[in-house]
Amino acid sequence: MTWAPDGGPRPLARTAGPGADDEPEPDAWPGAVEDFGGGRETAGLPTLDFLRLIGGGPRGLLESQAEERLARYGENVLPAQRSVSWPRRFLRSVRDPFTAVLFCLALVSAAVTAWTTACVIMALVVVSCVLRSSGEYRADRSAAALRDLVAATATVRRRADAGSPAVAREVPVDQLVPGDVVLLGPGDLIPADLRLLRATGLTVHQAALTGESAPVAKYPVETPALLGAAADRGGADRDAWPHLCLQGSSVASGSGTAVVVATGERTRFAAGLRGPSPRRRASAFDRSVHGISWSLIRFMLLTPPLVFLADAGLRGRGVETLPFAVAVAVGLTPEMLPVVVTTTLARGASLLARTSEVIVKRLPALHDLGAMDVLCTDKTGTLTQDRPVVACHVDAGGRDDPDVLHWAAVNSLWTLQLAELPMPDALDEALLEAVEQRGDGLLDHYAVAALPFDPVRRLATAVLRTPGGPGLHTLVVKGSVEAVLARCVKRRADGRDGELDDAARDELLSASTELAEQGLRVLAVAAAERPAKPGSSPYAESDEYGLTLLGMVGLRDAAADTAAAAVTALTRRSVTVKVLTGDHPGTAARACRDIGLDPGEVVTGDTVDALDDDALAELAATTTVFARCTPTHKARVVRALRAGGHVTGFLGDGVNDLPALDACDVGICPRDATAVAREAADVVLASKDLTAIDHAVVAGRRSSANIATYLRIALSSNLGNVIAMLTAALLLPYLPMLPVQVLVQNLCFDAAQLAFAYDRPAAADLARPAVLRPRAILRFVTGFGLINALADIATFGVLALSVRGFATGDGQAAFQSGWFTENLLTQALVMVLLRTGRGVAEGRAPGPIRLTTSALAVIGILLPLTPLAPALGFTTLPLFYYALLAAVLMSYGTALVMAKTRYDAGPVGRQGLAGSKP
Ligand SMILES: Nc1ncnc2c1ncn2[C@@H]1O[C@H](COP(=O)(O)OP(=O)(O)OP(=O)(O)O)[C@@H](O)[C@H]1O
Ligand SMILES: [Mg+2]
Repeated sequence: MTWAPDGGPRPLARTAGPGADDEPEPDAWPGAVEDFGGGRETAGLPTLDFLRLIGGGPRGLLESQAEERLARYGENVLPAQRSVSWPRRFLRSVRDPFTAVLFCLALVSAAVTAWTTACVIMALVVVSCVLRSSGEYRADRSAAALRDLVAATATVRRRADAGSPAVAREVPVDQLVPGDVVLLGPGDLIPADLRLLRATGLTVHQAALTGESAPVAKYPVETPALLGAAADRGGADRDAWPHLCLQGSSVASGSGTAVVVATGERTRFAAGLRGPSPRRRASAFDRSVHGISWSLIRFMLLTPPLVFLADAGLRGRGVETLPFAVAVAVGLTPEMLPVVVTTTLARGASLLARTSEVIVKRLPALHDLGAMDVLCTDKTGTLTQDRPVVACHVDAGGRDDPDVLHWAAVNSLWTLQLAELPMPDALDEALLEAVEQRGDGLLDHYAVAALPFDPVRRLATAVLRTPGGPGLHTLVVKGSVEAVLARCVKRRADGRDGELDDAARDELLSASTELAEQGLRVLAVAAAERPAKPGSSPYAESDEYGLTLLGMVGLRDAAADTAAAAVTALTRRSVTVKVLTGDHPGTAARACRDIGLDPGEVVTGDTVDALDDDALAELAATTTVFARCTPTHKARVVRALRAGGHVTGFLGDGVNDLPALDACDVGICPRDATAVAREAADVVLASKDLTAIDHAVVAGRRSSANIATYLRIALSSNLGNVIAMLTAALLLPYLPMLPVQVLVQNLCFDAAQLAFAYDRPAAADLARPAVLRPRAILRFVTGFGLINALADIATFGVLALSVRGFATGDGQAAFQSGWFTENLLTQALVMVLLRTGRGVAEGRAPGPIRLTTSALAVIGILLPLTPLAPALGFTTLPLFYYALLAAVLMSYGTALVMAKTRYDAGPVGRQGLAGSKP
């Protein structure tokens, strides 16, 4: 493959004939997109025929053609990304387990013709589904708006009109059309289904399509036999074909130029999406919130049969108690949990976006941020600015030598040029800039091939025609010192080549360590001259051998301005920061020290390889810096930390961070991260300021604390009520509450508790990782549920004193009214007193909570007095009852405050409202 800087002969310019003029009219072309998925298979066509069919050329579409095609084929959007219609959204919320249980209970009620109960339960179902789906709609809409801020773009080559030259420009991915020519570089998402025209060292991750985690090599195919085989196989295993890159995959290394074959829902990926969606790994959110939900549901399903059996066995009642048993189960259900969770997280996320420019792409990730206790981060581009500047260049003897810089820059120039990277690498740019400043000419060399940088090999190679040496090629290799030295047999010092024995190797390694410890990123440069390979056999990794080490270049990359502040803030919040980098251990350690993080003993990728998962989990817990990590090492360390019980976040910006971003609980990336990193991350930091992570952590903890408050208060009062209900049902000759009353009361509680989405948790709850621990919540619920039940039983005493006919059916309505009033008042009291994590008196409740608690109290007192009362089976009560009730409430309030103070001082309470990690 030859290339000239002026854009001279390129293989495709030669082979791909159809130019601007003979491109068919859009209407005339047979629409390869339709054909691609079904009937005619275009993948088996030779490139030329294919381009003709699709009506494109290597120089790209005209802007006007692109516009027409966009109108004809629609935006390049996956069906899953389209907004969901209202009815579907509603149906989806019906699928929620709590709603499903309520639904079943309604059916049971209907089966025994308890129509009122069934209707009220259905009303509950509808209310919670409407609230939930509207909450989710709002959350989705704002999340989509936020996502647009960081939307992916693709580099396409297009022309203004037939006579203009092709210009590469960024367009939003949804504007791509079939026939567009796109340029690909490391970290790019494959934006549609593509067919390669050119490729240099291109490998892609296609785990999303095939589950295969190792990157796969991709290259254009012209051999008729291979193409014929592709055509014969029809549409099967298209992802295995080397000349097709399919949407859903991403570039791991190398670069390429490709034509769009199919967009939007016609892509192979979209076809796959129509099946069941791939399951995401269980995150911290799934483990805690879902865990709690499911244990509650089991409990709820047990309740009706138990109540029914107890009633039948002890009181001899029959099937008429079934609606009551059902109502009790409904009373126990925190059916607003999904609504509270959605509202809390959505509010937290939108606030975070407004105040700190942090974009939460997946709502549960906000909870996971709050729960995170370890944050792993890469170094370059995250903790450092990724604006390297050349600081020194030495030969293999340690002497200053500008030649080393020169060869490093020649390598950079040609790997960048030949690979046509849409985004040049910062290290390469720094080398080119340094050479430019010296006024050194680089274009007297002529390259024939390049193997671009690959984070696993840690090498980049350019192959040049040796000047004045016909038939000779010069390989120029640069990369990490270890990787380059391993391929060298000689070294050049003072302009003379010498042997590279073990002693010299050790010397060079320690020289590189010395540079690294000064905080420099170190590149080794080597070269070899050898007979040119014939054009038919391309250069490959196996040609990187027998090199002569020319020397090393040191580059300084300053720490990011806010990195130190961010590390300090996270440490104060009990989040441990660990660094996982592909760089030299010395450079990594120094970078850590520069931002105030003690690196301790640095562990390298080789050590990671030697350990099994358990040993790695142990080591990872105590290690701060892992250096010389490949992408796989990073992911293994993250998985080991998670296996060790840590909720682990990962902050990274590059292709080499992708597996780790996929493996962690919550993936974070800076805004200028590569497209894949942005796609894989759950959270995007839109501002340069790394301390925004701290704000995000606080927002996450605030949401978790509010969810915990809701759970604790809702569950403890529900439990208290159920205990009291069962006690009364067994003692009294009538039902202590009519099913409809239980449900009305439940509706009032639900509405009031929604206000917890707007709560302000105590400062202490924000100081530690907030993991919702089912056991801590259960202990709280049992303790405070019992106190609540005691208050109810005391109320029964009060009612016995003040209601005539208490022990017979005559007192039924008065008993039920009295208890209803007490229940709503105690609920209001609990909401005020048990709200904050620390100290009952701490902080005034925010507006919504004050409003709903007052409303509860007013309804509790007034409802039995309104015209609605007879319909609900209520009646008026003697004043004497209210006087006694006041005394009960006073004692209950005092008991709550005392119990709360004791609880807060106890071992469980000290761990905070949400309960920090054990
Ligand atoms: N463009 C390049 N050409 C040749 N070698 C490179 C190039 N970029 C990086 N290297 C070498 O490869 C090593 C690993 O780089 P890699 O990009 O995997 O990690 P990193 O960017 O240093 O660290 P991090 O993982 O923290 O982002 C570097 O230390 C350097 O020696
Ligand atoms: Mg990086």
